[in-house]
Amino acid sequence: MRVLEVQGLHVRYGKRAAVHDVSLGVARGELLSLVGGSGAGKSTIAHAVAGLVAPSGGAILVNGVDLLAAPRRAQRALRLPLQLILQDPYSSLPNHLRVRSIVAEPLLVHRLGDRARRVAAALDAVGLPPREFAERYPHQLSGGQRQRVALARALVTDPAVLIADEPTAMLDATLRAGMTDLLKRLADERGLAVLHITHDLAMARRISDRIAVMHRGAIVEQGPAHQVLIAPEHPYTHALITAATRHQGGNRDQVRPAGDVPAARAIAS
Ligand SMILES: Nc1ncnc2c1ncn2[C@@H]1O[C@H](COP(=O)(O)OP(=O)(O)OP(=O)(O)O)[C@@H](O)[C@H]1O
Repeated sequence: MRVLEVQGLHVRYGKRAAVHDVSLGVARGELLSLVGGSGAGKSTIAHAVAGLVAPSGGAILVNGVDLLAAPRRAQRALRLPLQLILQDPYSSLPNHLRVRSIVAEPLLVHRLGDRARRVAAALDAVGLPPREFAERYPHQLSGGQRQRVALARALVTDPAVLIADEPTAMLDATLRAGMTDLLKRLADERGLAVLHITHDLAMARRISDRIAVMHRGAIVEQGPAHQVLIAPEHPYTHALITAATRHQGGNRDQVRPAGDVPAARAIAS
């Protein structure tokens, strides 16, 4: 069963439809990348799943339970298996709190105990040794370390689903691969279901099991990463691959899946 299942989701901002009839799902241990250009509606999906915007239609199932059909009061507890990290590690961490208090926040919200142990385990999981980092304030951290603190805060409740909305957008190029590889490792090693939002197809190629391509509020294509990148069916996916290829200096192998380079060459030639 998929831990997160979005069915026929519609979201409007006033009269404007931002997300139209979107269905997607993520299973345990799977990393799905939602890719698309600016304004496609990717963040709106993340925000709807996290309860930050109210959908106008559809269903969001977590472990088979429809969040939108549940009474408002029950929704917070039903969202416990879901955590979200956002793109900006500068605005997402409260500057006046130490790392250990920031990471512990969700435990307070959900009234969960065993805080010191859970905080230390979460910091370890993101590669920030607690002895070195627990007492620091955000201004004593680099951008990459801040994003790891945000990730530790998301992991501290031991969620089943992590939604990562452009988690590397504000990081410099040298730190991006480390962050996305960490997401992949969390999916592989902890069985986390990861919904990874990005406009970077080369990054999606690196870590995704499946890819969903979004354009103008709708998903135009989704499937195994391999299939979507080697044999794209929708013209918009073709256009994204071409644009990413140009960005990579014309090397299609940077965008195509690593395991099937000969097939990619055959198609490209
Ligand atoms: N709070 C809001 N009020 C009104 N319109 C909004 C709001 N948030 C997003 N939109 C609009 O909804 C559409 C989808 O935006 P969204 O941020 O979901 O796209 P995105 O694919 O995440 O883009 P980006 O990669 O630039 O973040 C856009 O046209 C955007 O302008």
